[in-house]
Amino acid sequence: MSQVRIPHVLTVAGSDSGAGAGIQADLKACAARGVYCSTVITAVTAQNTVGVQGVSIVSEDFVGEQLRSVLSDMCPDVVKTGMLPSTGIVKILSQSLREFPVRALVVDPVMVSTSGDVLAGPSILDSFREELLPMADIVTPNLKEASALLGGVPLETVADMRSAAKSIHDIGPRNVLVKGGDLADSSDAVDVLFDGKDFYEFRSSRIKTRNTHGTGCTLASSIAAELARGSSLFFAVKTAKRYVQTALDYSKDILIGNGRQGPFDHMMKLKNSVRKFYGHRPFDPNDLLLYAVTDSRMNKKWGRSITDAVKAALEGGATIVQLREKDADTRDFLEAAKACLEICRQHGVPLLINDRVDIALACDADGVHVGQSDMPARVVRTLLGPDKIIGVSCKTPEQAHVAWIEGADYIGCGGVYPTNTKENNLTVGLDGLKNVCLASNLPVVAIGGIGISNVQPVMELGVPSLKGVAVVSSLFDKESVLRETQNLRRVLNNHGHTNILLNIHFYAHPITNNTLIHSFVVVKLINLELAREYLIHAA
Ligand SMILES: Nc1ncnc2c1ncn2[C@@H]1O[C@H](COP(=O)(O)OP(=O)(O)O)[C@@H](O)[C@H]1O
Ligand SMILES: Cc1ncc(COP(=O)(O)O)c(N)n1
Ligand SMILES: [Mg+2]
Repeated sequence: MSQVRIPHVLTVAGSDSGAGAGIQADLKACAARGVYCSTVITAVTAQNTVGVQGVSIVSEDFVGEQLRSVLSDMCPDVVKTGMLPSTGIVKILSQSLREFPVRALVVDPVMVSTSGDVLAGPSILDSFREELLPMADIVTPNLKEASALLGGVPLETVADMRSAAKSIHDIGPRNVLVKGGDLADSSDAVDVLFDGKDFYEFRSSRIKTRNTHGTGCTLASSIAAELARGSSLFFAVKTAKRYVQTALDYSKDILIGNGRQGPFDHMMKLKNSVRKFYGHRPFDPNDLLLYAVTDSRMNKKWGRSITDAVKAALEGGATIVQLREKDADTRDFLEAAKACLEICRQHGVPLLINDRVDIALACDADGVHVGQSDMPARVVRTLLGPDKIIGVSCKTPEQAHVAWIEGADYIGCGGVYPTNTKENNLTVGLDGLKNVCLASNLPVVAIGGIGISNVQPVMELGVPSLKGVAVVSSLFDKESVLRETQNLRRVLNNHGHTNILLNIHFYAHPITNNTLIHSFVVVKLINLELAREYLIHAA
């Protein structure tokens, strides 16, 4: 098997115990950007969202030993430096880089933390200027650091940033990026790049957030990561800045720590773990019992909004909802999906989106339903991650098998009866449905022309994997969605007098959050002995 060489950044920096900045930010930024990151630690700081409480500097000999270990064996493409707390450490670093040259050197001249605590004193300035900057491909000072490198000149405007970039360039680095995160009275976050010839301004809107601890470290290590991947310097800066902005925007409302400046989420995943799922529970196949699928044409015909249709279906007892909007504009569809999601969450019912993975991702729906000519379930699973619900329409046992292998949660099988909701749709009939159910490793919901008048034969197929019916016209092509849903739900509840005890649901009530309230109990078979026993246990 041929092996793949992985782009690699070595960061030489300090540890931040709060993990927002320093080595920890570098590791997370490189991981988020798909680049391997090794770490040489120059200092250990006791640090949190309030400030820096302590610093313990690693001896220059031991920094040298770490550098030799990594550089002599692991061949990083790019070295990025952060906190370098002593002149001895700067010296050993520049010696090591002469002995083991790398493709690029990114220097973030960290001196003072954003909280105002000193991480490297002014005595470091000479060795920065003499030893490190002349070797650097890019140096990335913030306003205070740029000012310090130039002996204390005040920097207050973008024009000041330009002239500072030019003066720092004279010290020897090939490129200078003066960062304007702390530029007062600026509605944009402006950074100025000077390459010795031209100036470039990188602008993004300024995100209103307390969570900016570690932006400088992250920007520098992201630039290093892009360079390691082979980008030009200009595109490395552009991509890195875009990444920082996106991560800040995602993280603007997260709360970690009680201090003035919090960390942000490099992976943009932390909010997943506290999301409000429907009823705070994983997918339950019994949710498929009464599966309501919306249809934009029917809503238009009856003059109701999609949210009103969904609300009525939920009040009538739908146990899962799918939005199927074949001809809506994307923007309208997204707004409707967000509104429906809120209503579904209030009822503790999952909301799925038909076909449109982008809409599901954008509104954070509970899942997606795809057909045989839509995106393959395997790809949908990669995009949505392991937690979301994926359903696949299948007409044959073979298709059901593939859906299972590819990570689907349930199968939609039909058309059971002829229907005009879907054009050119092959009817598989009750026999086709039964075949799929018997072969399927996944729960199945039957679909296609099903309504109150013909649901009985479907549920009486008596195959355990068949969990419910999906309905469109018989709920939504009617005067009262509420009444039709209630009636169908009643039939489904009463169905089956001979089976085993199938469906006892205990729902965590969405309003009271963690208190488990038995908000409803569906007893779908009445083997009285078993049912009584179960209820006694549950109570
Ligand atoms: N509130 C913000 N919104 C958007 N970008 C920001 C914000 N604060 C900082 N940045 C960006 O983050 C990067 C780091 O800048 P800065 O905060 O000035 O550096 P440092 O963290 O070293 O003080 C820069 O690209 C800057 O423009
Ligand atoms: C160990 C260490 N290194 C660097 C910084 C700079 O943080 P910022 O990126 O917010 O300027 C820090 N606070 N701690
Ligand atoms: Mg900052």
